[in-house]
Amino acid sequence: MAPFARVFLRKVGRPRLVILLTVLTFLLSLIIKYFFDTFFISSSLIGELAFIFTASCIIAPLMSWYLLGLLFELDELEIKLTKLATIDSLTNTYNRGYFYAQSEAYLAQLTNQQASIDTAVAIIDLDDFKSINDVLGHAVGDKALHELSSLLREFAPSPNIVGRLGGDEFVCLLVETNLSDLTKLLKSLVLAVRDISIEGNITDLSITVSIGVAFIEIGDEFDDALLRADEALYRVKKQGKNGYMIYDASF
Ligand SMILES: Nc1nc2c(ncn2[C@@H]2O[C@H](COP(=O)(O)OP(=O)(O)OP(=O)(O)O)[C@@H](O)[C@H]2O)c(=O)[nH]1
Repeated sequence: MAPFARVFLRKVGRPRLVILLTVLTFLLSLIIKYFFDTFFISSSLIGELAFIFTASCIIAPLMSWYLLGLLFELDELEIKLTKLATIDSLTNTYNRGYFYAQSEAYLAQLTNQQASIDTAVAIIDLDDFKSINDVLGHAVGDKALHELSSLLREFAPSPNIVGRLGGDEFVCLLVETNLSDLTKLLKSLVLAVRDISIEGNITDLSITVSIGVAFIEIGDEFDDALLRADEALYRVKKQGKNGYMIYDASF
């Protein structure tokens, strides 16, 4: 909708605009009826027809124009609201709530057998992000988050699901995978993150990540797998960061 039309609509308000259009249309109908009655046949059928014609050809388009305008506006709002409710605006990945909902829905439609074999959850945490923020500023920190999320979406395209848990922590549901493919993916992801170069004010910044991974097991709630992935992540951090670990029952 044109900005001036939006401003006008907001200023006048829907109820008043409807009344105004109705009154204007009515007045216009009377003028046309008067015109026909005076200059053609007085009190004629043509005058009545003109009245009906005006009512159907002017009221209907005006009303539908107005209502369609509202519909388009509602549509735009719905798109914006859906985006706000599901996407993390800084990183363009799913927010925590929507990631959970999507992942749980994905797991629910798998048979238990499938879920145990081919689905894993990975938590990816930027290393020493606090120092990046403290030394280079939050803007550079934001760039690092943005770059990392782009890389994650590249490495884990749909039907994999990528989300931001919060802060510098991302999460991926990796579907249709196995130990060998997963290991390859994690190795190349850790290397690719090291290759990211973020433009800073004084010097360019390179980043590293720690990744904890767990396969989904039979009977798991999604949170169970997430906890195991977190346990694996904790171990990577403890062992010096900049790497990955897949959860093992011997932990
Ligand atoms: N720039 C930026 N910083 C954020 C955002 N959200 C959280 N943070 C910061 O991210 C940092 C998270 O640090 P931690 O995960 O606790 O610690 P860390 O320095 O990464 O240490 P390790 O995880 O042990 O490597 C905190 O300093 C938060 O203030 C954000 O949206 N943008």
